[in-house]
Parts: sequence; C-alpha cells; structure tokens
Amino acid sequence: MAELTKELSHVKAEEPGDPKQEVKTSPKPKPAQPPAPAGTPTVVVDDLHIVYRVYGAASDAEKGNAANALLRMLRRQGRPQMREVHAIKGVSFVAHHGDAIGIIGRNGSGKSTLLRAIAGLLPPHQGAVYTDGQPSLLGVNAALMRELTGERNIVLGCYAMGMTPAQVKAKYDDIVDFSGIGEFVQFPMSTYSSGMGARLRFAIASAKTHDVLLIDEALATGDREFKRKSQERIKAMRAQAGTVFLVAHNLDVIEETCNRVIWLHKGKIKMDGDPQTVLAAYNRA
Ligand SMILES: Nc1ncnc2c1ncn2[C@@H]1O[C@H](COP(=O)(O)OP(=O)(O)OP(=O)(O)O)[C@@H](O)[C@H]1O
Repeated sequence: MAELTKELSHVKAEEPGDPKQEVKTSPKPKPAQPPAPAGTPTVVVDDLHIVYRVYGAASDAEKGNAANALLRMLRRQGRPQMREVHAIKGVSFVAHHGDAIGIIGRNGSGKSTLLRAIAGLLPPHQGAVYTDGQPSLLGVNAALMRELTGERNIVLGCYAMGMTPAQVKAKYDDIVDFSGIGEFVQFPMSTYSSGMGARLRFAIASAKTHDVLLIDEALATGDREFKRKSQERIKAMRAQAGTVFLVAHNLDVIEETCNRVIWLHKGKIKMDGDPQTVLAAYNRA
C-alpha cells in the first residue's frame, strides 16, 4: 500500500491545475451529467449478424479419410481453407436505462459473441449495434496482467476505466474489501485462484458506474457470499440507471438479478421477456 500511495501522490501532483497536465495522457473525468432517466434506450441491436472466419479448417466434405487428409495437405500449399461460423443470425432488441438483462442459452448459442459485439469488440457482418454511452465488458478473461500484483492491477484497471488518481485513491480500499482477497493484493495475480481473480475483476469493474456493463459469467466463480454481494452491486448500478447485461449458466443468479431475459438459440432470439416466463420455458425445453 505504501508503494501505491507513493505512486498515487506522484500522479496527483500532475492533476488539473498543474499546467504540465496538458501533455499527460491520464484520462480526464467526464463532466458531471445527471443520470439518464430509467426507460431511455441505451443499446439498440438491429438485425445483427456476426460471422467468424476460421482459417485452415476443413469443411465437413473434406474430413474423414486419408485421401481427404492428403488433399487438404496439398491444398494448403495454395490459399488456406476458410470456414465461416455464423454465430449471431439476425438478432434485434432494444435495452433501456435501468435494465438488467440476462442472456441465457445452451453452449455455443452465441451469448458471449453477442456481448462482445455490444462491447464493440466484434464487427457486425450485417446490421448494427448502437449504444448510448461507453459499454464495458467484464469477462472472466478480462485483461488484467497476471504478472502484476493485485494492487497494481487495481490502479491500472481503474485508470483504464477513466478514473482520476483521486478517484482511484478514494475507491482503493473498497475494491480490496469487496474482492475479499486480503493480503493477496500484494501478490502477483498469477498466484490467485480463478475465483480470487474473478472477484478482483468484478470489484474493479464495479467500482465505477458504467453506462452499459456487460458481465460474462463473472459471478459464476465466486462463493455464495460473493454472489450475494455482487448481486447487490448490480442492483445498485441499475438504480443509478445504468444498463447491465449478464451471461450466466446459473439461472438462479439470472432470476434474482435481472428484470428481463433474452434466450438465444443457435444464434437467434428464441424468447425475450420477463425472467419467470422465459426461464420457465427454457427449463421445459
Ligand atoms: N473465435 C471464434 N472463432 C470461431 N468460432 C467461434 C469463435 N468464438 C465462438 N465461436 C463459435 O460461435 C458460436 C457461438 O459461440 P459463443 O462462445 O458465443 O457461445 P456461448 O453461448 O457463449 O457458449 P458457452 O455457453 O459455451 O460459453 C459457436 O459455434 C462457437 O463455436
């Protein structure tokens, strides 16, 4: 913590007011704006199609025997084979401020792909995604640096979300407390269990109010107590009129946290409605 305090006080000396700040790259805080009223559209997904291109993959017709294998090897001397995986097929919906939307569906139905597309990480093959505000994707693989300590990752993660040094300092203890990693905050993240890493990622991401927060299975790795705390956080974010998308295989988490559920099946929306109705239909299928 001493090292961190030193680092923060050093950066703090270069905060606004100091003319040198003009050339620094540390993110500027957004001017305070009143939160948008609940019910205002935040995300519009319009006839979205996402197609992955996989290079070097054999088509079904080419698989299966030695002759085909030889043919494939010979063909690789020329242009590599390319296959397309049509992961999202014409998905449309509108999300609003204050919504917490659960995305459910079997393995491979396109849940993570949809979140990544809303986050702007995958270009639409067709259709479009419009967002009001900055979407932030929090996945279990969210990029924190394994070789750095929890402490440094908190600072970097907060900066990456656009927080000022003063805001990082104010939130630091809360992030450590919320994550429950205790003294491990001084250790490199490579020494953390997957649950500890996921808790720290959630604690960092939720230290800030997001316009659109996308959570991919992040709650699945926490223990019971952490799940309870994180559900409360999500509720608080909704109350501040942000929009939360949550992908989870644990349907209890979805039911307790979300006010709307979208059921994806083979890249298409099979059902979109209130959690009770959609989950009941999903469980019957
Ligand atoms: N990087 C990729 N390259 C090629 N195909 C991919 C890639 N990522 C996902 N896919 C394919 O896209 C489809 C949707 O995958 P996606 O990971 O979005 O599903 P999911 O519903 O999140 O699955 P899970 O519940 O197993 O996490 C699957 O057919 C998958 O094989």
